[in-house]
Amino acid sequence: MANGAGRLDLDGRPIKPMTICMIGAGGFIGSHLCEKLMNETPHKVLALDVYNDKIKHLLEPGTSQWAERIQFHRINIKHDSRLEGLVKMADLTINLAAICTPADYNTRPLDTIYSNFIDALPVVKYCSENNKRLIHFSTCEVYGKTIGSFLPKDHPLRQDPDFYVLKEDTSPCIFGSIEKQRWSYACAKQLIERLVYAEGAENGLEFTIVRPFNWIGPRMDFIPGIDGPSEGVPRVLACFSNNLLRREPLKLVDGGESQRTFIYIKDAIEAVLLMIENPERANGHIFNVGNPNNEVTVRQLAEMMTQVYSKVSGETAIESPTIDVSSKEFYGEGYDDSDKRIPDMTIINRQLGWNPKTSLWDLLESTLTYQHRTYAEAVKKATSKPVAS
Ligand SMILES: NC(=O)c1ccc[n+]([C@@H]2O[C@H](COP(=O)([O-])OP(=O)(O)OC[C@H]3O[C@@H](n4cnc5c(N)ncnc54)[C@H](O)[C@@H]3O)[C@@H](O)[C@H]2O)c1
Ligand SMILES: O=C(O)[C@H]1O[C@H](OP(=O)(O)OP(=O)(O)OC[C@H]2O[C@@H](n3ccc(=O)[nH]c3=O)[C@H](O)[C@@H]2O)[C@H](O)[C@@H](O)[C@@H]1O
Repeated sequence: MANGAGRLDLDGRPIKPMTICMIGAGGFIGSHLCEKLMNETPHKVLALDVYNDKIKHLLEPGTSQWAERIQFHRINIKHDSRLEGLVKMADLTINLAAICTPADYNTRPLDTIYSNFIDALPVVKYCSENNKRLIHFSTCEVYGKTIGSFLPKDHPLRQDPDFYVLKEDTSPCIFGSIEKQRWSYACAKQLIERLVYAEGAENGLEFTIVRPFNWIGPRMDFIPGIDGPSEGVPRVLACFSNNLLRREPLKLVDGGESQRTFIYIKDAIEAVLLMIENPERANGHIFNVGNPNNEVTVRQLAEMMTQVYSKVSGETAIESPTIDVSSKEFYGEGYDDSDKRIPDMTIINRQLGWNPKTSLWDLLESTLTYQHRTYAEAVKKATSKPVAS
């Protein structure tokens, strides 16, 4: 329905238009959420970020029919006194801002901890003091390792879901030792979750915490040397896309044995919209948002991406499509990994009736079609440039 007039919430009540202060709106998730809000709802968005490249198409005055409903504010929330005023102007604040790329966790642990904990503190405080609702983005990494990972490899209990399924209200958070700085991110996210929860318990803050499980799709991160630094290491979707575009082997860290469940960004954004528009069902909850049906090892992901990319690009795969690298070589000292991430869906199902829809093959097909269309020419140009002697 255009602009969402006459839309009802899950309990059949009309949804009132609201103003949303979205921090980190220029990132991967933010760009998809802004698009959804503009296309399908009447809500207004105050979009805060240091970058806006990924939402430029929503901001260009001539072309955008929603110029009235989205306003970009170039703000670094570390030090900008306009933040409190913008939180006050909105009915709801959504905080997405964070350093959230594993290559940063152990190489820039201080920035990671500051970004995920210290910089989020004023946002929580302003929401609490001004009685504003907050949707805070955490991560599935707060669960850390599964209990089953501590059992011997062939132990039968490893097959028991109680030893690996991750549940918001019962699973423990299991991190490695302090010198494994990979966990600086998860630990900072866990502490900010605890703070938000405590503001709810002691001061009545209306909050929802989202734990995304590997959301992937178009506009995720960057392709090194094209729209990001040549030496940069993005998340796995962009790393593997980069390798495929350049016809180089995909690098499997420590054998590619870790397991992940990947969810299509568009399915996940549906869940966030339900949270936004059903506060009575979402407030006070922590939600896993993932697709338990899309589990693969990283090696299987590499194999599937190679097949899908051949299909969408029409190019045959290279002879040795993958290569093993050690985590020390790839990420540096202090890297560790989550072994397996299966989200339990009971709470989000009960509260919001939401389920993911898109299979891994289908989401890779649409995502890699986008990657090929967006980057193939630029990569070709960059790689055919003569090397300066
Ligand atoms: N993508 C996923 O699957 C995933 C998984 C788990 C958690 N998350 C969480 O979701 C959130 C968004 O993730 P994303 O994938 O969109 O990441 P992203 O890096 O694409 O987006 C984050 C955005 O926040 C902005 N930002 C960072 N620090 C800022 C500051 N000080 N002031 C203003 N803007 C700032 C960045 O410029 C960026 O545009 C993060 O909190 C992340 O931890 C994402
Ligand atoms: O997306 C999520 O839910 C969360 O997980 C990610 O963490 P992770 O899944 O480890 O990050 P990726 O970079 O996507 O890596 C996934 C796996 O692929 C491996 N990998 C990555 C890149 C590569 O080129 N090769 C490779 O084998 C990594 O070692 C890891 O085991 C990030 O921490 C966050 O974006 C987020 O909090």
